[in-house]
Amino acid sequence: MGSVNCAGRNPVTVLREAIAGGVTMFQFREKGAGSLTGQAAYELARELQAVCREAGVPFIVNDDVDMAAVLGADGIHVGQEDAPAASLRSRLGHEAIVGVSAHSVEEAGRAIADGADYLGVGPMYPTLSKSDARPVQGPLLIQELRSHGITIPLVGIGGITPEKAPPVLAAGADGVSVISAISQAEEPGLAAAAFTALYGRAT
Ligand SMILES: Cc1ncc(COP(=O)(O)OP(=O)(O)O)c(N)n1
Ligand SMILES: Cc1ncsc1CCOP(=O)(O)O
Ligand SMILES: [Mg+2]
Repeated sequence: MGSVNCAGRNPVTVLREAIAGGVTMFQFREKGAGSLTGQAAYELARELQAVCREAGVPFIVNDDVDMAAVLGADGIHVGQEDAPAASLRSRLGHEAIVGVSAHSVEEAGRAIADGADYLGVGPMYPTLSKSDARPVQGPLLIQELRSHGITIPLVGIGGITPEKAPPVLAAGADGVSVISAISQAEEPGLAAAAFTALYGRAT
């Protein structure tokens, strides 16, 4: 989530509420039309990192390896067009959480060989939060990855709402990665809680 995803509200407030609702990991993704750059992006990242620290929630940076290194982020998320996952640990330290986007069994296999800790798999459903999103894959892709023996944590992403999350979890995902359904909700805390309520429930 970044500043452009918060329906004009302060991202710090939105994140605080989302964490109160049960969000367990946060990714700073300052991207898209109107997003902050340079110093302003760093300032926001630092504020959001402080909120995460206070709550004991891992703070992950999307794409920007330099930012992750400068801030001492807990981890980094990279896609197929970003820095190769294999190069990240030497840059960010052995403890860093490394997430990689995967859209096929082949990409997943490569990411795991490169040392990924988890895979972001999607888009599960149509999304308005990523203008260059790949074609919708649906929960079937997660099932396919599991059927190929992939056991590392998988999170579904893309257009996921509390109503659409159960098939993603039933397909074998460990969790869901969500932007708009929480950040643009009237009450981000309640929206996050609606997701939290799904975990541990038989699907
Ligand atoms: C958890 C998670 N999964 C997938 C993505 C998408 O990454 P990427 O394909 O590099 O696209 P951008 O987010 O960089 O536009 C993600 N960010 N997080
Ligand atoms: C970053 C990203 N990668 C694939 S879909 C997506 C956007 C997810 O946002 P939303 O939850 O609002 O659909
Ligand atoms: Mg990326």
